[in-house]
Amino acid sequence: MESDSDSDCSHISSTPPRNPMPPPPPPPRRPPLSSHKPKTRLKSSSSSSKSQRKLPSEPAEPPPQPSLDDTSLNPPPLSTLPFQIRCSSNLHRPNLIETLPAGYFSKSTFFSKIQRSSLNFEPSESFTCPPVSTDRAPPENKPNNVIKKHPNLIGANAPLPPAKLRKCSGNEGNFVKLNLNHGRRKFVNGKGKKKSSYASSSRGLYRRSKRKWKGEGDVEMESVCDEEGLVTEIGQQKPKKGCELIEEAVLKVQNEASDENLAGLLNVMYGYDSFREGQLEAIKMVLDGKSTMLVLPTGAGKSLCYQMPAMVFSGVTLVVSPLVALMIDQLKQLPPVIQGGLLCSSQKPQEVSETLRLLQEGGIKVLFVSPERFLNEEFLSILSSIPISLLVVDEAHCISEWSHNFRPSYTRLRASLLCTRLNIGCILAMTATATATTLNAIMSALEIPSTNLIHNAKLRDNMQLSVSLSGNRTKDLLKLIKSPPFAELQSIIIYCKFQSETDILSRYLCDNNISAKSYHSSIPSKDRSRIQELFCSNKIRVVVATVAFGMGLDKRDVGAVIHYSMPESLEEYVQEIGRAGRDGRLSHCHLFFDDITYFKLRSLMHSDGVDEYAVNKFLCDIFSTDMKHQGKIHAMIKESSSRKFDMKEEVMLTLLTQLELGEVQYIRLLPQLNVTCTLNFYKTSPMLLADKDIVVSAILKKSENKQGQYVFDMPTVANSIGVTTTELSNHLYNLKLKGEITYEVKDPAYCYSIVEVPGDFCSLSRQLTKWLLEVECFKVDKLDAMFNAAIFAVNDCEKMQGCHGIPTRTMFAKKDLGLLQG
Ligand SMILES: Nc1ncnc2c1ncn2[C@@H]1O[C@H](COP(=O)(O)OP(=O)(O)OP(=O)(O)O)[C@@H](O)[C@H]1O
Repeated sequence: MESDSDSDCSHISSTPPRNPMPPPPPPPRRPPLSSHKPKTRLKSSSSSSKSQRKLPSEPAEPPPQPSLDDTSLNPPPLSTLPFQIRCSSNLHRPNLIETLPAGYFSKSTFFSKIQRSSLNFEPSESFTCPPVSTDRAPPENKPNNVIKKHPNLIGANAPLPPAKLRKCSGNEGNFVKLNLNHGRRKFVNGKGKKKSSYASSSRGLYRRSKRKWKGEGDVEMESVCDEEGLVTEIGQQKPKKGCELIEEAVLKVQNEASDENLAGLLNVMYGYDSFREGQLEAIKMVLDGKSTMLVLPTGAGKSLCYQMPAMVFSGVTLVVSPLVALMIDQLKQLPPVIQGGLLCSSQKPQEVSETLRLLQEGGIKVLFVSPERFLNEEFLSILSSIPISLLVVDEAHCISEWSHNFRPSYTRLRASLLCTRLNIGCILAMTATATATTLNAIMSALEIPSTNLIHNAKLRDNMQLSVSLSGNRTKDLLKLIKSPPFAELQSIIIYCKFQSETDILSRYLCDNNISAKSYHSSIPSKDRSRIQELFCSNKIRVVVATVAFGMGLDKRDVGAVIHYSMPESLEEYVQEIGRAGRDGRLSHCHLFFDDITYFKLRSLMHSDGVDEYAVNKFLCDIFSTDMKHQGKIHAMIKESSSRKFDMKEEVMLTLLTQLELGEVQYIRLLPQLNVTCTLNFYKTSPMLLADKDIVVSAILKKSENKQGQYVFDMPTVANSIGVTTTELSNHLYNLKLKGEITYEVKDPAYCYSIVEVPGDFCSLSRQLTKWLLEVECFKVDKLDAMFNAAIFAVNDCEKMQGCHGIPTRTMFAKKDLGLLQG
């Protein structure tokens, strides 16, 4: 089955620029797009991956651990880092510092304000509150019925500000539980009786999620949330009056996209009175058909910038997302009037074809897909036959090898493919965290003119950031959580680096009467979903997680994000704290750091590297095939190959992607697949079935019979009859539905076909290795930048307080309490 990038991102690498200086601005857009051949770049992520592998809780050989002021390691000076750090002149928060991304300094006040703190949380300390909003009241669009107590506070049940029509988009806990294998599909209309037209044509495969809401006409409605087919059709359940209002507002915008008309549409679609910063500008650009780069902070409302145009455009809006969890969340967040669909790896072939059918019939307005989907020829040819008005690249920083979150499959998203092959005229790239270099890379890949950049990446004002150097993080963490204001917060996320840490820490917190659960990618996905569900419904107070948790989580009332382990880059830090305070209320983000963790992470990064010999071996393996097999499907089983070449899976994928998209196209990547199939025949005897079925006949020839079971390699069978692996998978699935066979597949693999064999293996491996090494070094630079930022915050604060030499914890107790309680 085709694989989507739904991993926990723990493999993700950060890859700062080869050249520390910001590169020149991206070239202006060159019409026509089809004639433009994009520049080829080497892309990789050395650190990334061993993708699904557990990170060891202890490095094999910890490096020597110098003291914090040891300069022998020469961490890069702050001025050369991708971020600049300076003291804030913010009068309200004299102890804050701000960091700005290199490049766009004049344009933005991007990045964090870090308050230095240490831990001494004696409850008896008195303090004065800083002037940051203390009532945790929503800053914008605050309705008259002001909330007295934040629901994130224990015992508080105050509702969130009403958002008229948004209610029915299912924000209860902001969690969609998708059970892809169970349930009955049932489309129910507003009264819960009559089936809708296209629902009735579908098989019973949907889980229903009932939610009552009151629309404009005060009609109590039931909203339906599907699961298996992942297609929402909630629009038919809305009250007629609301529907008419929206139609009217859409028509007005179609006639004239004026501020007034757009504000009208915003109001009837979402119930919001005004746009947030950057939203209106972005929507207008997109409606004007201009490809746009949008940088807004986490939780700033980027989704609305494609949802509204999607309503106005006649064609489909395609949204590319890096994680299935994120797509599911975004699908769920669509306003009721927008029909949404999703294609992901966990769907059955039947569900995929159902979604594609709906897409072709115009039954889907917004379709969420993974970048891997663009490897699928069938998908591409369907896409090229339907009108796509807008392509949205969410988390667009994943395109760039210089971002903290590079994903090789995102490199496929180039204007050349999107515009020439799919005839997409307008692209909206969105991110919350990108350095100038990353922005440059995104805009140049997607051919977004430099004039079409909307950049407002400053952190939300409602986040109070604090940092402490800790000698005993576990004890300090407990103190922190048991002290105000953390003690009063209902929802807290604690980020750790290692899976083992999350398990140990959650147990420790439970032992200390704090309800906590650990969350990481090795926990079965069903249990992970359950944990997220419990957290979103406030049944668990604390989630102790690796980076696997958070993306796609729009729980509005997360009151605190605590970093138990230092993030690997400032961008990662900003991304993760972005989970806090999405309801606009005061939230608290605390970072613990220590030199031991820093050096441990540094050491692990270096151990991730690959050498030329391994790359050479890898290349030889790929091209070892006989030339007569050129054009045939080949597979590289991820796990065994990773061991064989001592390479992380993500590095292997990076190399494969480079071999396809580099200057010379050596291979063509195909959808990923579980390649080993074990099959049993049921109804008809194998020989009889083989007489009428060419696939079965090929299976009998190419398989090994193991105790009555037929074991075969999918690519081998597909090659023997000249079909694609997707076609083979679909055929097997249909035989299974007919009751003829049962089968299981295993061994996820990268699949490719050979286009050209390289002439000089040695120089190619040398070139690739050099580049991978650069990536590794820059990843370390990013870690250094993060560490330096934390150190700087601590030192700077001490100077500002005039407290050098005084035991930190005691000295800053008052300040910490004051600031944290703020
Ligand atoms: N104009 C607005 N007024 C009030 N609330 C808004 C407005 N626009 C968006 N929101 C709300 O802000 C919240 C965050 O929006 P959204 O999920 O789109 O953020 P985001 O920028 O995509 O964040 P992230 O980068 O973390 O995914 C949502 O609950 C959304 O309904």
